[in-house]
Amino acid sequence: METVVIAGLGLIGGSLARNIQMHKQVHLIGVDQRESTLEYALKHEIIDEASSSFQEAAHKADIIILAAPVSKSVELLQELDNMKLEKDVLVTDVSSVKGPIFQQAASLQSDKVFFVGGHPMAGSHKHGIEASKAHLFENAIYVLTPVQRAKESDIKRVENLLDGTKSTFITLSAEEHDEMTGVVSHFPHLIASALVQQAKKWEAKHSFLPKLAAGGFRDITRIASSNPGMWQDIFFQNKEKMGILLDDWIEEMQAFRKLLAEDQGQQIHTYLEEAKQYRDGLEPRKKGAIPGYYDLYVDITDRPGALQKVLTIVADAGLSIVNIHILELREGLTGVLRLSFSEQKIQLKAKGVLEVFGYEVKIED
Ligand SMILES: NC(=O)C1=CN([C@@H]2O[C@H](COP(=O)(O)OP(=O)(O)OC[C@H]3O[C@@H](n4cnc5c(N)ncnc54)[C@H](O)[C@@H]3O)[C@@H](O)[C@H]2O)C=CC1
Ligand SMILES: O=C(O)C(=O)Cc1ccc(O)cc1
Repeated sequence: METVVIAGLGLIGGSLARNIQMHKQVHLIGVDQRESTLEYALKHEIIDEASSSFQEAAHKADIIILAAPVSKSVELLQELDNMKLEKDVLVTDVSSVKGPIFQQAASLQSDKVFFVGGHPMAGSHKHGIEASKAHLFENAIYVLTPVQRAKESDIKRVENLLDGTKSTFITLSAEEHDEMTGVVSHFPHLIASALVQQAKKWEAKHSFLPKLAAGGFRDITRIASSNPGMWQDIFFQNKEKMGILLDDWIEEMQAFRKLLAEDQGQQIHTYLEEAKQYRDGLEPRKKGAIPGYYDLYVDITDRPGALQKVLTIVADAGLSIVNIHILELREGLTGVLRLSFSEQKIQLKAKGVLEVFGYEVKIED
């Protein structure tokens, strides 16, 4: 039986551990610096064996998944390179930035260590093993960044180990990956936090301001509630791309400010119109590295059990929901429930069945 070591049993490492445990016959060793995390993982049978020593676990490993913060995973790969291993080990990681770990992997000295980088493009604003879920990566894009000397069979072994995640594997260079995730993940995170900082600043003048923060503000700033330690690490690890995007952004905002000052209404309209068209075109599976879903918007009332009722109707029809989001539900008013499905076929069936029960259902927001 193969031995798989997961180093860093947080949200992502824990979710992969749960998934592998569910789908594969392997001996799973979890490594973490936090004793309480290892105890939790053993207690919930997420792993078969716990170790607080990466070195000790690595000697037993056939495959290692590095799932610590990006900078720590780079250090662990370096540590591995300095170990005197008896058998070959295939290493993958989950880091949100690929450049630094790729560089480390490309300069590996050990002839026992083989590396295929990885990044599951799904997550949550939560962290830690308690938030981990076996199905976290379902329908997500899983980027692989193999180093030049990686064999096709190494890539296949990583894909095979992780095929229970039901994600879609794509291969990119580390450079392409960091540029694209910079644009659609890392930089937007900074903007979300900056918007919240701006609101916080203005609250000093208007104490009522937070109460006016409506659905739009909440939607666009959702990711500002993520793990600050992890994001600080990501920004530094992708420093060069973040710098380029920041310059780009500042220039664009200055251009916008000029349009506003010069009363260029038509140009501002065009700017907004182009953005709307591009955003509307980011339809499920049509575009973008981050997969979209087939969404339904269901009008529900703020009554106890309203949500439960909708979910029961969909479940009774044998249709599985991949994501649920309540967009806005204010006391006494109706609100919108967004249900996401993996296929259009399922989305349309759910729409039909909910309409039979008298719900107002829309495909687009
Ligand atoms: N949170 C998210 O939405 C996503 C995160 N990622 C990447 O996954 C990695 C882990 O992130 P999360 O699971 O969210 O963080 P987390 O904070 O939930 O988990 C990190 C775990 O690593 C452990 N750890 C830290 N240093 C260690 C070391 N030297 N040796 C062993 N364990 C160590 C921590 O104790 C913790 O249990 C990061 O590289 C992140 O960029 C990738 C996709 C999504
Ligand atoms: O919740 C969200 O929208 C995310 O952005 C999750 C996420 C965080 C970090 C990643 O590297 C990939 C995905």
